[in-house]
Amino acid sequence: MTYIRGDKAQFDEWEQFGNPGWNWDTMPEYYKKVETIFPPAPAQIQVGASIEPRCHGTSSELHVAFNPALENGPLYDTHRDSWAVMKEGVNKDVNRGTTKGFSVCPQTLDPRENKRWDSATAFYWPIQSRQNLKHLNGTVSKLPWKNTNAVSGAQAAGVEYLGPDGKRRTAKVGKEVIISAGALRTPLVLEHSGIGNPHLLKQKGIEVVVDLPAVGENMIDQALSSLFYTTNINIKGYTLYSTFVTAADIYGSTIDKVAKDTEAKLGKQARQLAQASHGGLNASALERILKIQHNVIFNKHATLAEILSTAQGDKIGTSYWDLMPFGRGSVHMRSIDDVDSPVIDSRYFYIDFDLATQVESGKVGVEFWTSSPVKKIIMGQFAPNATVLPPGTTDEQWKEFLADSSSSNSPAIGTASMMSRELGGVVDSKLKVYGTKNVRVVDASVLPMQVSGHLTATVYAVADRASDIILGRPW
Ligand SMILES: Cc1cc2nc3c(=O)[nH]c(=O)nc-3n(C[C@H](O)[C@H](O)[C@H](O)COP(=O)(O)OP(=O)(O)OC[C@H]3O[C@@H](n4cnc5c(N)ncnc54)[C@H](O)[C@@H]3O)c2cc1C
Repeated sequence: MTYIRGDKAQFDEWEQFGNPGWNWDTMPEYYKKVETIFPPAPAQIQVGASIEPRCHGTSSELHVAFNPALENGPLYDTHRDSWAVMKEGVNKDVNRGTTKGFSVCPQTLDPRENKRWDSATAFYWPIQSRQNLKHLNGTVSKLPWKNTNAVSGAQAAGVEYLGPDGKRRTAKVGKEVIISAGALRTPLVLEHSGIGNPHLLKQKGIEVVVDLPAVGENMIDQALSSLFYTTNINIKGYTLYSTFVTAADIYGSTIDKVAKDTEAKLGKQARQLAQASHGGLNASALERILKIQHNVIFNKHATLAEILSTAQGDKIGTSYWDLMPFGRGSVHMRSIDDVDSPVIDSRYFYIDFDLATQVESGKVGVEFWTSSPVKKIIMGQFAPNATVLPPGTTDEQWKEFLADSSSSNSPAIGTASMMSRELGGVVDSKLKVYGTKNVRVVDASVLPMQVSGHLTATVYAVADRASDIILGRPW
């Protein structure tokens, strides 16, 4: 998987959401602590792979490297030179806290075996035979409660799950339960256990244990769009070139006006999003959050869009996405009998700025493919073809195309956000679910704001930090 962490400014704002000690000063230690970087080989350096060693770990479980089959023709130079024409320079290490610029993406893999390095390979298989580790297969349905004391916090007695044979079983808990079902499933476990928006829980016939309306709300996904061409060269090697651009890069001379207009609408948009959440989100709290996000985008210049080039055979192109949408979606349980099929409302492009950013990012991509020297290798538009997006496509045509063709980029976060309770948080800064005594969440659902990265890097770092918190180590 692509391994990219994000921008310093985004992590620094986590503190403002009510999470002391969660910022860019403290995160790199955890990124490094879980990582072994394999510096690029000389042949890979020739085709753009580069790192700053000080930003990386050298002796841990997660193996990070550049693909051994990196394309070794002139494609990297062609890309670099065209991005240079568009004033985007080379980023020597996309993982150093600023993603802006053009770079070859590192991945979670072991270059010695050219083997994908997933979470099981890195963290589970090496310790699976430990005597104090027991693995049970099944789908968790809910947490039964030992008590539901509102003052001391509800205490989970165990974890109820459906075994592979379809039988319902309960595993007893000794100390605490850690839910890591991901941003699209963790809210379901909480809701089935009676933690969530009372309005929704009562509707589904679930008894309310903790009144926590934001469970399943605050979902921030990214919508992905693509633009592919046929090329006159035959590309055999692996290509994964990323260009991260800021709002100023995207909006050019109109940036000040765009920033002002966007800020002026945040109050109204927060009210609309809150209304759509059936009481899950509070409008004034959300407005505060959106203003923090606005500041990160327009004043702290975190990158706002990623434009990722890939190629194979005679096809070449870019996928692109708005990294930090203002829209907030939701994921909730479907029914009391169904523990595994969430109702998802992504609310892509619910906010006009999000759609405008996607349009402008698409145009940056078109400008790139039609600039020198890269345009020399382009034969024609492949998907969408030139009938759908003709030269001189209007903004309205762009919007129609994107609304019809975009899909999830799959980095959903925020559905059990680590924020103060008044802002709409579900877990506190120690990842403990509000109103409970012994339930934590450790997965992408706790991330309160999108990062200009690919999420697994950050999920691993947050998980390692969670282990320090759980074990009571200083952090
Ligand atoms: C197609 C695709 C491509 C991606 N590419 C990249 C990439 O290149 N780089 C990158 O960094 N990120 C990538 N991502 C995003 C990344 O995979 C996620 O952000 C990340 O996996 C989130 O981690 P998580 O631990 O929160 O959730 P998950 O990885 O989803 O883990 C949750 C786990 O909980 C299990 N589970 C769910 N519900 C239950 C239940 N009720 N009972 C028991 N178990 C349950 C699931 O089976 C799963 O194993 C990609 C995602 C997708 C879908």
